[in-house]
Amino acid sequence: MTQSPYTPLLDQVDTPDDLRRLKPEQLRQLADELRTEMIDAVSTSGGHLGSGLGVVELTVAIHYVFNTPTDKLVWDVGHQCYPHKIITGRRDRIRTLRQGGGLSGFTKRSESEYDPFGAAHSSTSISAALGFAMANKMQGKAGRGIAVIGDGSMSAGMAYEAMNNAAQAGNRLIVILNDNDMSIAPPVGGLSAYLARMVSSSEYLGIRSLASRVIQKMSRRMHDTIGKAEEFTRGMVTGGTLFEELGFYYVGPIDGHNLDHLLPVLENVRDTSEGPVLIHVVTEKGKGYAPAENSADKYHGVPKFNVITGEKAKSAPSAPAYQDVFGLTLAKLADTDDRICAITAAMPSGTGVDKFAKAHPTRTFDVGIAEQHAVTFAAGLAAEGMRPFAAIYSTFLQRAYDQVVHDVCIQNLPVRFAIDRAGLVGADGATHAGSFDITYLATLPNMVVMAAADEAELVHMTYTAAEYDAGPIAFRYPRGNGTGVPLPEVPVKLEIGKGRLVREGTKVAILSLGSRLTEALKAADTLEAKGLSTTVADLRFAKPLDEDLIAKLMRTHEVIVTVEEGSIGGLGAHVLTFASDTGLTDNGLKVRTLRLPDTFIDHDDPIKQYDEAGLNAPQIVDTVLKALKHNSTGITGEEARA
Ligand SMILES: Cc1ncc(C[n+]2csc(CCOP(=O)(O)OP(=O)(O)O)c2C)c(N)n1
Ligand SMILES: CC(=O)[C@@H](O)[C@H](O)COP(=O)(O)O
Ligand SMILES: [Mg+2]
Repeated sequence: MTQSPYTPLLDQVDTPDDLRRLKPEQLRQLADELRTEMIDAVSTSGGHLGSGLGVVELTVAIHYVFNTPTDKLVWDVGHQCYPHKIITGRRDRIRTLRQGGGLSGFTKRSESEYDPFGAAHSSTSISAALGFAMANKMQGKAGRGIAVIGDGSMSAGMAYEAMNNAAQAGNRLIVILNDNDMSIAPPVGGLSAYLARMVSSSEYLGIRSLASRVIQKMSRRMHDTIGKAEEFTRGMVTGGTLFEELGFYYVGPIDGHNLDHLLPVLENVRDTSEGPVLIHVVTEKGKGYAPAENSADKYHGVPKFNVITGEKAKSAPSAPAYQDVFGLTLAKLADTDDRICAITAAMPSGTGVDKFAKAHPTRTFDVGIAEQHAVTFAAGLAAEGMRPFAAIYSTFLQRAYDQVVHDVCIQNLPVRFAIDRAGLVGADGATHAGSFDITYLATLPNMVVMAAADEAELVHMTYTAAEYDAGPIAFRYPRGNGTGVPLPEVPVKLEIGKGRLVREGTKVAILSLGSRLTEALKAADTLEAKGLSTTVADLRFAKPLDEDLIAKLMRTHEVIVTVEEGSIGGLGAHVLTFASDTGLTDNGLKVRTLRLPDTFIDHDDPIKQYDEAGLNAPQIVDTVLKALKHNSTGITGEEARA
């Protein structure tokens, strides 16, 4: 059937099988429609836009040429997967992206057979694709592993660990390096410079202008012997040595927006490659949407926006963002202390390190997506007398746990950990939630762990950390804006291991750690209205605990409730351990611990997420009332939870 040029092809493509029924010459139109659909969808939901815009043609070409889902397509990070979602059966739900009950903003195995591997943290794709390739090979099944990884994500060591191990996969492993010369911020480091040299070389420009001739030459060579294939990789490209040394056939650089280039190259690789192949594709982040193309961050992550103007929806911020309070405070402290320096792993704006960098560029280090290196680098700086702040999101610090233990804590080095995005984070969902840092840090000898209840506390904690040279110290704070409290003119050095009483009562004591303090105070109001005199303490420290304060409150109150934005094993566990070790719980004291549940909480509005977690004021009140009603002796766990 002949199509009129204006018939929407996207309406005919629900899955890649439909796509593969189209003629190659129809794919340009399909890609344009896909791009328009994606822009429209993200304008209503918000989300990651720039990266997906840059891979529209690549998405179409991969699904057209390869046999997905038998061939396992693994998107690195997964923030660029919206076009992929639209043509893999999820177009009808694409406007639910990142909302409660809606599609995830990343790839997710439970969502689709076309998402063979979930992601959101970077640089896992080559390892996972290699795993798929090897499993299929060993089981005698069809199916390649195809990893699509960005230039920013290629800065992490894990990508090289995987490539170093790839030879055994033979031609079942294909790595597509999507080089848009951008991370969230401009990319940094030697690898980025290497890729830029390859792309900007005159041969590449020549190749672009002589595309059809090159493709002919390529396919001829690809059908040749292995020796000729070697010649192809070397003759055809402008670089690639690094990847060749790691055992890959390097193909590229290729214009990733030109389907006439992409399709034959992918077909050739599919049909003729002898070993693992790395295809270097050059794309533009934000491609095809002028406001994104013309912006500094290429609309990496956006709120809802006006499609015509590109104008982003503004929420009236009542208070400064925590990350900015941190960055500006640190910058100010560094004005008079030249030992202070800041390290970010590719998140300068997200962590507020960009604010520090403006004032102190020579003491700012963006190390790329390399959290492990960031921590050990900070340890080296600390060992030599600097005062390094490693500013890393809670979820990404998970990656550097052994470095925290082995390089920092065992040597008792004064690395300062500024842990942003602590607690639940909303639309990014479970992969980005900062759920575990209290647990994984407060268990470590030598480590001090603080949590800021509001932005003024964050100022004090930043200062306290700067002044603390006795060993490692961490302070955590949530995503988003502060509570609106006035910021202190002069920061206070907090006494290590001492909390504060925010409100004094006699019957119930809520021990809060971090920014649940607002909810704890609301709960106290409700309890007071019910005639239950309530104390609220902001413990400030998960480690060391303010044992004097806790013991005093335990001796004088009937119910103790701990509240924290973290998993089991954190504040509540430490308080209970202290209380039972010292016999404080021996006389029927009712202690309850409110913490994140033992489940992964999906993307949603943070208030709803905290409802689900049972950490909002009404649930704190409920917990107290239940504790007072039940004399917990003799009831089963199930009854107690009911
Ligand atoms: C381990 C880890 N650290 C940091 C991030 C935050 N992050 C998400 S996307 C991104 C940039 C990725 O750049 P690139 O791979 O080039 O993809 P692009 O956005 O350019 O398409 C970063 C730093 C992450 N997802 N995972
Ligand atoms: C994909 C990714 O990891 C980042 O883009 C992340 O979504 C940023 O989160 P924030 O918006 O909290 O900085
Ligand atoms: Mg990139």
